[in-house]
Amino acid sequence: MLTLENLTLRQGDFGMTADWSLPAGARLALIGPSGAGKSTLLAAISGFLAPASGRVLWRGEDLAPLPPGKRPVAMLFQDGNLFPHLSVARNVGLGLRPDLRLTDEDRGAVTNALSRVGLTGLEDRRPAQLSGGQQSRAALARVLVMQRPLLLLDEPFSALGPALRREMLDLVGEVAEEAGATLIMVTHDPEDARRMAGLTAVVAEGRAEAPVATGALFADPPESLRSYLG
Ligand SMILES: Nc1ncnc2c1ncn2[C@@H]1O[C@H](COP(=O)(O)OP(=O)(O)OP(=O)(O)O)[C@@H](O)[C@H]1O
Repeated sequence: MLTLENLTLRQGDFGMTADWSLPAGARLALIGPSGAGKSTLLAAISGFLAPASGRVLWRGEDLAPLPPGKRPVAMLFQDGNLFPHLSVARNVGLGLRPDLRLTDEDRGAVTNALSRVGLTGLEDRRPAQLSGGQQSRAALARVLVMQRPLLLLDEPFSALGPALRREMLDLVGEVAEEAGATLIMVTHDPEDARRMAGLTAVVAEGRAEAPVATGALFADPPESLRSYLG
């Protein structure tokens, strides 16, 4: 269970609140207007932004003392964040060891993750020698080897075309389920939320609302979401 307890977040003049829990293994979409605080919320969960007040708890443990690298969290960014000068295998290995001193076991884990995302045979390529979809797969493999129970995605795959994006979202859903991971995904697209997430939280007007069933939310959107959906 992830708990945001009386949370207040601030960035400059911007402020927002959240006060809810998410069951372990759930898949949550965050949706709402630009600048409403979706990325800010992910930053607080991943440890890049300290709360102004309140707490972020995972399985009842306050995460405040833990720096980002020690949190039970892996993030998948919009652009994949691959290092251009490193091979695909080494980019994935970074998820295990930032100094890249990989053991045989680590190398085995990298091989398995690359196989799971369908990149076997491309281990030695540089990111520039991959297609956009393959780069997304490599970034996903790096997240997989980290084996963190909480997976955060900030508008993943937005650079990909619709068909490829759907394919990647399905793959993320599959691997998250296999790993029993809890997933939180920022998206601008109600279709992505429906496809991926049983729960959706609206982020608008200075607040991240409590998660509700995605289907019901879009069937009868609250005012805050209606203006966003247009
Ligand atoms: N480092 C910062 N310093 C000051 N204000 C910031 C900083 N980062 C973000 N903000 C402000 O915080 C607010 C929330 O930004 P955030 O990126 O979380 O929104 P978002 O919902 O993810 O937006 P988008 O959908 O456009 O990505 C915005 O008003 C933004 O200008």
